[in-house]
Amino acid sequence: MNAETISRVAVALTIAGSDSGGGAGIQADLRTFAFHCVHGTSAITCVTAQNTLGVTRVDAIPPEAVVAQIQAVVEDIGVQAAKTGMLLNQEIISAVAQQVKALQISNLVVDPVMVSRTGAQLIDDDAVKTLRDALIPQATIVTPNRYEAQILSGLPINSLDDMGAAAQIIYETLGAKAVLVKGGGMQGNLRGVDIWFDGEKLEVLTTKLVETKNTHGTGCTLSSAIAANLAMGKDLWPAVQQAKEYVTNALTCSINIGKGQGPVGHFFPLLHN
Ligand SMILES: Nc1ncnc2c1ncn2[C@@H]1O[C@H](COP(=O)(O)OP(=O)(O)OP(=O)(O)O)[C@@H](O)[C@H]1O
Ligand SMILES: Cc1ncc(CO)c(N)n1
Repeated sequence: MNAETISRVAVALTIAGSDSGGGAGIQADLRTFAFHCVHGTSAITCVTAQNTLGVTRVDAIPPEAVVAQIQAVVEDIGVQAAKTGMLLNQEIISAVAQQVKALQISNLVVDPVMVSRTGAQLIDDDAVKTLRDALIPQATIVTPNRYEAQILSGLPINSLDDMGAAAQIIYETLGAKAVLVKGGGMQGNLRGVDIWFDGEKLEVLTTKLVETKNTHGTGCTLSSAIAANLAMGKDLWPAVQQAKEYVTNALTCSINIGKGQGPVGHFFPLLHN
């Protein structure tokens, strides 16, 4: 039997941290790419010892090693979209921002991972400044959660109006082409409601609230699904709407493992076909 090869496949790159528990980070990103039939490539920025209860240790990868991974992928394989996740420190963020510019990576989704939904700080303080000044301005879309949007906008966020105001401030001050403020960390009927702003349209993006404690990796899954859709050539707004559907489906088949917050599942096409 002749082997069949596939040469016309979309390629996406994730620049992010490893989650040993497999729910977030690189592991979630590559899984999301695969379920979109997009070939996933990676540049690992840090290694976390992590499970459903939290992070117990983080080791940084040297910035030069992060750069080498990005160059190896882009210069040979080429990517149609990329996403950034946990970048950990100022040196790594600065190196990544330089590579994005030098290699002219377009379709860049920046998930500005700084604070987890449980409120735990995931990157150093001085890294936030470099994220704002060097990386977010190059983003096609930036996807902060409630706490990250508070840091980036300087506004306390307690209502839908606050989310909208923060999205506008982030758009106007930081220069990303679009902003999606995610509502997984909001209370009551705002939980799971996101706000989009692209300089023209302020839209409420909502599907349905999924009652589950297993929400680990929602943010990584959403930003990777956006990147996968962009890699396949979709326009930004449909890419975001379809990614929101994807993450909602993933929440509906989340995985009850570990003693804490389990991960979202990606098996719904297999479970529901
Ligand atoms: N219980 C839920 N029901 C429906 N949608 C949800 C729920 N929790 C989170 N979401 C959605 O998941 C996406 C990710 O948002 P969230 O605020 O959880 O990001 P995050 O804090 O970056 O995630 P992570 O836990 O990976 O750090 C958003 O579209 C959000 O609305
Ligand atoms: C490695 C990694 N990236 C991102 C997040 C945010 O969910 C996490 N918990 N761990």
